[in-house]
Amino acid sequence: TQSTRPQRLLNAVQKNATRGDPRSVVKAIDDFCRHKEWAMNVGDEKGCILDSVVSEINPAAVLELGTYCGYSTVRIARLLPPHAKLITLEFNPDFAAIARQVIAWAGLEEKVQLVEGASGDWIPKMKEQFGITTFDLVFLDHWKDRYLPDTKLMEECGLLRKGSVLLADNVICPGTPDYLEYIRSSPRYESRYFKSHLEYTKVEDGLEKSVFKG
Ligand SMILES: O=C(NC/C=C/[C@H]1O[C@@H](n2cnc3cncnc32)[C@H](O)[C@@H]1O)c1cc([N+](=O)[O-])cc(O)c1O
Ligand SMILES: [Mg+2]
Repeated sequence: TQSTRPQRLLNAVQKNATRGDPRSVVKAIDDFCRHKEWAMNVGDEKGCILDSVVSEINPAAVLELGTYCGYSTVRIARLLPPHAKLITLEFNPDFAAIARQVIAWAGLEEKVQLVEGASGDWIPKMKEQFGITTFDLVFLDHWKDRYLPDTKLMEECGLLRKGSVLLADNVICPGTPDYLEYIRSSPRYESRYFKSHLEYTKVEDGLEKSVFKG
C-alpha cells in the first residue's frame, strides 16, 4: 500500500532522530520537510518564536488545537516544566496515530495528552474531563476557519484567565482574517504580530500573540 506523507515523516524521525531527544526529533522533521517533502508544521523559523513565547510564559497548562504530526507538540512539550501538561486535540485518527509515535520517540508522553476528537466537542469538556481550570497558553494551528469560533467557545467555557496567551499560526498565510479582525479589535485582548515566513519557504507568514485581559 502507498505510504502517506505523515508516515514518511515518521519514518524520517525513526531513522534520523535519537529516541528520547526532542531536539533531534524537531531537527529530523525540519530536515525532512525542507529537503524531502514540505508539510504543514509550524517549522523552524516560526518555531523559534513559539519557543520564546513558551519559555516566557513557563505554562503549567497548554492547549494545542490541531496536532497534525506532533511537530509543535514536541517543540512545546520539550520546554515545559515538570508536572506541566499539554493537551493537544486532533480529529483525524491517522494523523493522531502518527503524532502519538512522534511524541513517544521524543520521550514526551508524560507531558502530553493527545485527545482524538474535534475542538468544538472537546473544549466544553476540558474542565470535567481533565480537571483544567484555565489554560496559560493556547496554540492555534488547526483549520483556519475554526480559530474564531473556538476562541469564542474558550471564552464562554471560562477556559481563559487574565493573562492567558493565545498564539495563532498562519495569520497571513493561509490567513485567518475573521480571527485577526476579532482579536485585534476586541478590548479584551492585547495583540502583537510576529512577522516571519511560511514554514520552509520565503512567503510571508507570522504568529499573532494575544493576551486575554479577563
Ligand atoms: O491548513 C493548515 N493547517 C490546518 C491544520 C489542520 C490539522 O488540525 C486538525 N484539525 C483541524 N480542525 C480540527 C478541529 N479539532 C481537532 N483537530 C482539527 C486536522 O486534522 C489537521 O491535522 C495549514 C496550511 C498551511 N499552508 O501553507 O497551506 C500552512 C500551515 O502552517 C497550516 O497550519
Ligand atoms: Mg500552521
